[in-house]
Amino acid sequence: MRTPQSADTSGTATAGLDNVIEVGGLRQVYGDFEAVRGVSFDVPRGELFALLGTNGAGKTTTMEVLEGFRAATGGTVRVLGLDPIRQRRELRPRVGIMLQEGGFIGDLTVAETVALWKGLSEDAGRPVTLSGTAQPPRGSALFGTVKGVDRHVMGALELVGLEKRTRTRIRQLSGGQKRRLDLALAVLSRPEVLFLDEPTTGMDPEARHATWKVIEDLRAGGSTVLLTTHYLEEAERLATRLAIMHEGRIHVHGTVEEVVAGSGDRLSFRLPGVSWSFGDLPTLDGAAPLLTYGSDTEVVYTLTGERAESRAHAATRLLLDWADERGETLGRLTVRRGTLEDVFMRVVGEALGGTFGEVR
Ligand SMILES: Nc1ncnc2c1ncn2[C@@H]1O[C@H](COP(=O)(O)OP(=O)(O)OP(=O)(O)O)[C@@H](O)[C@H]1O
Repeated sequence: MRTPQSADTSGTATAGLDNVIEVGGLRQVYGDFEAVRGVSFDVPRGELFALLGTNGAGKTTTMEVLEGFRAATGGTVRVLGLDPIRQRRELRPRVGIMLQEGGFIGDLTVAETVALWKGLSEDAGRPVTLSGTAQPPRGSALFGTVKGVDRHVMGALELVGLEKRTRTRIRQLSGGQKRRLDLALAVLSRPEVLFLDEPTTGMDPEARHATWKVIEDLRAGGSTVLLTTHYLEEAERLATRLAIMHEGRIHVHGTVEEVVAGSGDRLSFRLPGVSWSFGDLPTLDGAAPLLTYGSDTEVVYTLTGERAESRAHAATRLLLDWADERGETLGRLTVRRGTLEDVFMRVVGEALGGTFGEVR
C-alpha cells in the first residue's frame, strides 16, 4: 500500500501506469509572488484526482495551466501526452472544462447557450469560455441552430437535470442551476478528460448528490477527472486519490484511506473556563494538545503511530489519572478515528508553524 506523504512537493508519481495527466515540478509566478511552488502529481486513466486546499493554495492556477489557459513559469505538464498550449488544437476536442466561474450571457436561453458553446468549441479548436466578450452578434447563425434542440444538446441537459429549462433565460437560473449548465457544457463533447473547478459550489444538497452521480457515471464511462473542491465529503466520496495543497505546495497525498489512516486517533475533551494553557496539560504518548478557547476550553490530542487502540487506551487512562489528581471533570471525553477534515486542519496548522491555540 502506498502511504500518505507529508510535505512532499515531488508529489504523487504513479510510474508504470497509463497517466492521462502528468504534472512535474510545476511552478507559477505572478509578478514577484510564487503561487505554485513545485507541484507534481499524475492521474492514471479512469481515476478521479481531487485537489483540496486552502483559499489561494494554487489549485485553480494548477488547473488553468493544465487547461492551456496559462503558460507555466516552470516544470512540465502533459494531458493525454500532449502539451496543453502548443498542442491545444489536438487536445481541445478530447477535454471538458468546467471553470470556477462560467460567466454566461444573461439574455440567452439555456438551449441557446449550449448551442453557442457547441458552435464555438467545434469552430475554434482552442479553449473557449463564455466569460468575457464571447458575445455573438444577434441574428448570427449560432442563434439559428437552437430552434429544434438537437439530441446531443438535449442529452447533456438531461444529464444535469435541466431538460425542462431549455427556454429559460440564463439570468433566471439560480446559482446552482448555472453550475449544472456549466457541467453540461463541459461534458458536451463526451471528453476523455474532465477538469472540474469547484463543480458543486452553490448547489443545494440534492443537486450536489445528483452532480456526484453524474461525475461517477462519467468516470464509469472511462473519463479521467481532475477536480478541485472545498467540500471534503465530495473528495471522500468521489476521489480515487487526492492531494491537500497549501500555499503553493502539496503537503499530503494518497488515496482517501491512506491519507485518513495517517491522521491517527483523536482524543478530545472539554475543561471549564479559558484559563488553561499547554503547561497545565500532560503530554500523551508524545503528543502535545491542541487548545481551542471558547466559553470553555476544548482540548484535542492526535495520537499517531502503530497499535492505535492500545495507545488510545493508555492515553485515556493517563488522562483520567491526571484529572482525578486535580479534581477536574473531563467534559465530553471522546476518542474517535481521524477524518479528512482532521488531516486538513493539521496540514494547515503545521504549515502555519504549529501554532495550536485558536479562538473559536
Ligand atoms: N492572475 C493573477 N495575478 C496575480 N495573482 C494571482 C492571479 N491568479 C491567482 N493569483 C494568486 O495566486 C494564488 C493562488 O490562486 P488560485 O486561484 O490558484 O488559488 P486556489 O487554490 O484556486 O484558491 P481558491 O480556493 O480560493 O479558489 C492566490 O494568492 C491568488 O491571489
